[in-house]
Amino acid sequence: MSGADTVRAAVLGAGSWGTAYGKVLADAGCEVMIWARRPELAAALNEQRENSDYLPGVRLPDRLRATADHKEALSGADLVVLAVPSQTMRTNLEQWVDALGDDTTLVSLAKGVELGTHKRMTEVIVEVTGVPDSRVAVVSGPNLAKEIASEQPAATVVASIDPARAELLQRASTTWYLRPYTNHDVVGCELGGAVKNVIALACGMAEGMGFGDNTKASLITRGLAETARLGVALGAEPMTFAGLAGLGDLVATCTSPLSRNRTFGERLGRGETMEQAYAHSRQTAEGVKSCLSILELAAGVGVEMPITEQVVQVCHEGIAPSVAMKYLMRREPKPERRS
Ligand SMILES: NC(=O)C1=CN([C@@H]2O[C@H](COP(=O)(O)OP(=O)(O)OC[C@H]3O[C@@H](n4cnc5c(N)ncnc54)[C@H](O)[C@@H]3O)[C@@H](O)[C@H]2O)C=CC1
Ligand SMILES: O=C(CO)COP(=O)(O)O
Repeated sequence: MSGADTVRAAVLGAGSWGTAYGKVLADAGCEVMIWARRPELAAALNEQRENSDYLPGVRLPDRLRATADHKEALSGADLVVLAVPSQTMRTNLEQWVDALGDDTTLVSLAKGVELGTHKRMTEVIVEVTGVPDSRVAVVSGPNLAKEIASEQPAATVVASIDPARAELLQRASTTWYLRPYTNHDVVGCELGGAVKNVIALACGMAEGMGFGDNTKASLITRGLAETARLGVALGAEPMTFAGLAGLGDLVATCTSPLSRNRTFGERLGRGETMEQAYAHSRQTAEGVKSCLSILELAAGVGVEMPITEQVVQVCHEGIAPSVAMKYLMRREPKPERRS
């Protein structure tokens, strides 16, 4: 670590969440260096103390500095926070791996499952960097970047199989507006974060089709059931899905107009094509791609995920949201819980 107790954090990715979480770390007392892909964005962050592309109007703390040089960002970092989209995590990391320190804690903010390999982000991180999984942590919870950046109170989960790393990250990111809880169930926290994006797409579609709260509550609840089913099959603890990284994040994302996934789904529900919905979403809506990898991951362990399946049908097979909804309603009757 740099000074007496000062944690030095590198945040790689200056999008919405990278910038907001960098602000959290700086407000919690860390020295933060954020890496932006574009040198002009890094310069603007330093000079104007604002990320006007992603979080306009939010004043960034003085302890947060920016650079477009990843080596400069990574030099001497105790924490390396990975704030890039899930589908580019592997290629991003391949460019950074040589500059990582020997005992750095690697923290994933990304909520997705890799296409093709079906790997969770911590699995990708371990594979590319070769670090033991005890050095990897995850932040996941109901944390819409804009609300966190405007210092609205919220809680989150910091998960690692190493309790000391989770506690380090907890201390490094506790502020008057963010309360992190530790958790050792990395698998459950990551899956909760990835699948809720898919369910938020479905809720957005319901909203766009003009359906009300009963429909959305039904999708949220049955969405949670299929998330937990997948999680348990992959070794997660069922109670994680009742926590902040499960139900908490699911509710926030499925109900908030700030959610990119829900907004994307809403556009499809209103009859827009995928191209039209993409044209309006400059930022990452992870569920659009992750729905495919999640469904394949589930098929591999024999888990049925009917809502995810219908999101795949709409996003990748050209099925209308109204047809997908009818399909879900006409499925064979079942008990609420399967033994
Ligand atoms: N925005 C939010 O409220 C939250 C987002 N997350 C998750 O955090 C991750 C990052 O999300 P955001 O910061 O919101 O995304 P964003 O779309 O706002 O920013 C993504 C950042 O990654 C950078 N990047 C680096 N290499 C890239 C490449 N090859 N292709 C595309 N972008 C590249 C972009 O320049 C940009 O700075 C996602 O997995 C998201 O699900 C998690 C919690 C909250
Ligand atoms: O993960 C998020 C909130 O916790 C952000 O959701 P969106 O990516 O849908 O905006």
